[in-house]
This record gives sequence, C-alpha cells and structure tokens, in this order.
Amino acid sequence: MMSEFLPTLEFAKQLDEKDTLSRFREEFYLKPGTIYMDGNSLGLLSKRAEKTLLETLEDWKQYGIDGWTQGKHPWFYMSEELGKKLAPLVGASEEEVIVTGSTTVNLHQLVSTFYKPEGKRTKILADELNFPSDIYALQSQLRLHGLDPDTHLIRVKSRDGRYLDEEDLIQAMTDEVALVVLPTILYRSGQILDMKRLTEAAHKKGIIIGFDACHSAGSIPHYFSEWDVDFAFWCNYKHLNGGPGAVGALFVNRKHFNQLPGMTGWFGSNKEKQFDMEHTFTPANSAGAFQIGTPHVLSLAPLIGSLDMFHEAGIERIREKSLKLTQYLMDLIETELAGMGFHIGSPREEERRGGHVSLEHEEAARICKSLKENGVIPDFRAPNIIRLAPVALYTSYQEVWEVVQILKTIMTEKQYEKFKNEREVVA
Ligand SMILES: Cc1ncc(COP(=O)(O)O)c(C=O)c1O
Ligand SMILES: Nc1c(O)cccc1C(=O)C[C@H](N)C(=O)O
Repeated sequence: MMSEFLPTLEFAKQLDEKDTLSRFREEFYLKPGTIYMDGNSLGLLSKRAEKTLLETLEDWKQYGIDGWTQGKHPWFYMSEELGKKLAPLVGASEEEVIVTGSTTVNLHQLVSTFYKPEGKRTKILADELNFPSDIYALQSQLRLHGLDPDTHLIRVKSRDGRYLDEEDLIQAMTDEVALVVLPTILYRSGQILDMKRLTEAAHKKGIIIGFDACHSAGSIPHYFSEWDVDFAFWCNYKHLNGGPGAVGALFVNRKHFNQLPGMTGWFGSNKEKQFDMEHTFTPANSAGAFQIGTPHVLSLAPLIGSLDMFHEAGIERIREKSLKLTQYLMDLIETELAGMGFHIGSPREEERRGGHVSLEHEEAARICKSLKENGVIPDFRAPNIIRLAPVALYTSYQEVWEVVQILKTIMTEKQYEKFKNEREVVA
C-alpha cells in the first residue's frame, strides 16, 4: 500500500497537485465525461502527434515526390529518425532501432533471420500466455522449415494461468532449443519478465533470444543493449500513442548487423546505394537493413510529435508515475471493492508490474459494458479480465479514484445485470 494512502477524493487531488507530469494531460484529446483506461491497447491522440501528421500531409501537398527528401519531415529518412528517437526508450544505440512494419510482420522478419535449426537444435521456445499473433507467426515459421509446430514449438506453462516463472522458462532452455521468443510484459496480467536474467540464461546455453515489447515500450525503461538481448519488436500504438495501425519497430543488437535479414527488400538498402537500382542487395549497416518496402509514411508521422513528449517527460519519470498510479488503483480496489468478487491478477511487486492492472471477476464482460455505459473505457480479455491502464502522460489520480467509485456503484446497484456476460467483437 502507498504510504499515507487514504481512499478519499481529497487524497486523489493532493496526488494530482504533486504530479510533475500533469502538464502533459492537456496535450491530449480527452473526451469530456469519459475516463480513458485503455491506453495499453490504443493510446490517445495528442496535439503534437496530430500536428506532425498534418505537417506531413502538407509536405505531400507542397512537394509531391520531392517530399522524400524535402519538407519538414523528409520521408526517406523518417524511419531512421524515429528509430533514433525511440532508441533511448528501449536502451539501445541509435542504429539498433528502426521504425518499420508491424509487430507480427517484424516478428516474422526476425524469426526468418535468427531461427536457424541445426542438428538437434530445432525448437522454438515461447510460453502459453503469449499473445496469439506471436504464436501463429512462430507456428508458420516452423512450417516454412518443414517442421511440425506441435512438436517444435514449446509453450512453457504458467503455474497459475496468470504469471510465468523465470525458473520454468530457464529450465525449458535445453540443447534442443534454437530460439526463444518471450514477451517483456504479459498482455493479460501485466507481469514483467526478468529480461536480463532470461537473456543471460539463454546465452549461457547458446540460444538466441528476442522479446515482444508491445506492452513495455513507452511504459517502462529497458536496457536491451546492456542486457545483450539479440532482438526485440513492438507496436507504437499502445503506450507510445502513435495512432491506430501506427508503424511498429524493431531492435537488432549491433553484433548481428552482419546478418542478412531473412526477408530483404530495397528499403533495407544502404541509403546511398538504394537508388542505384542494382540487383545486388547492399544492406544498411544498422537495424535499418531489416526494413522491406516503402515506409507507411502517414502512419509514421504522428510518432514524430508523440515521441517528443516522451523525451520531455523522460521514461524514468513516466515509469515512476505509472507505478504510483497502478499502486493507487490497487489500493483503492482493495479498500473500496472488498467482498465484491474481484481479484487483482497483476503483480504487487514494483519490479514485476507493468503499466496496467488486471482485475478478475466472473462477471467481467458485463461489468466492462457497464463501465462503458458510465463513461469509463477499459478493455475485456476473456474469460474474466477487466484491464485498466492509468497512463502516466494523461491519466489523473482523480480519474483513478472516480473509476473505482463508478465500479463500486455498478456492483452495489448490480447495474451489470442488464447486459449479457459476453465479449464484444473487438473487446
Ligand atoms: C503482445 C502483443 N504482441 C503482438 C500484438 C499484435 O500486434 P500487431 O497487430 O500490431 O501485429 C499485440 C497487439 O495487438 C500484442 O499486444
Ligand atoms: N492491435 C489491436 C487491434 O488492431 C484492435 C484492437 C486491439 C488491439 C490490441 O492491440 C490489443 C492488444 N494487443 C492486447 O493487449 O490485447
């Protein structure tokens, strides 16, 4: 529990007064009468992101084809420039990050590069709580090698359905494993995996390791280079507020820059050579080599403005506030919603807790619908999870307090009973 925690509105207001990041809130488009708690799925639009998108459209209007090298944000260098801006957020050097593709496509690209089954080392290690798209990608990569995913994809079991035990993951790193792909933060429970420990363990056993950082990019600091992680990939539309379908990103450790990407395309070229149009591929000497085709410029542009805010706020300060927000939310849930059938399915320890709180309840689907009716936007993950993400850059402590009060009213008045306990199409 927070020191001096009180479940009162006054206490929430005091926390807001002391909040050194509160000035960023007014930079976002917040809908009056709505409390947005779904920034871990799709972050909100900021005025700066809107501005850089509009500037990019203006460049198109003014320059036509010359927008590739002229204008405010020349398109030819945008993915690299954004990679430089993202690098400090994941603890990488500028050349190790490129903004390209999408999470799933980048995973395909990286597995096609780093998965090299040889002798008895033919298996890929993942986990049973992983996001489905990653599992589908790994299964299909195995099939492309003529291997059966049922025998070659190891999915390490969770002991309780919520968390993964690093010890179990390390035990599973046998000499049959060629590649490990794990999440940095689990998408349901919000558990942070000990990436440093897992990387060390994998390398001791001669295994390449990569991480899906969708839920950690923009919410916690990372030290990918220092930890010697081989590769990582993530989306920029959640905590990084790049917009729906924003271009994703990947990290490749510089020690692998000599690797030819599994899937090559002309935008992975050394920039000086690209327009020589030769049929011999000259890769960029950076993570940029892992790009394939023409960048989706209009889905990159909002990130320019958005990432500036992360630089100003600083990822350490963002993490500090995020931890306070989630702690405060859990304290309120425990005091205000006791005896109402809720279970907090997220880690209490700070070093294991990501940017959202997972609240379990057997009526979760219809409680979510009730929350929406009351102006709170959470999300639901089957079968019984309400995910609540108070976001450091735009959520106030008062909003967290209000969400819990609304939940309390929904439960005492059984407001959820008028809905069916089923998920929506996009939950
Ligand atoms: C952990 C994780 N991995 C992968 C994905 C899939 O990402 P995309 O649809 O951008 O490929 C998501 C979210 O959709 C996710 O949360
Ligand atoms: N990518 C999404 C989408 O295209 C539609 C709706 C939601 C998403 C999400 O990102 C969900 C998210 N990955 C999750 O943690 O469940």
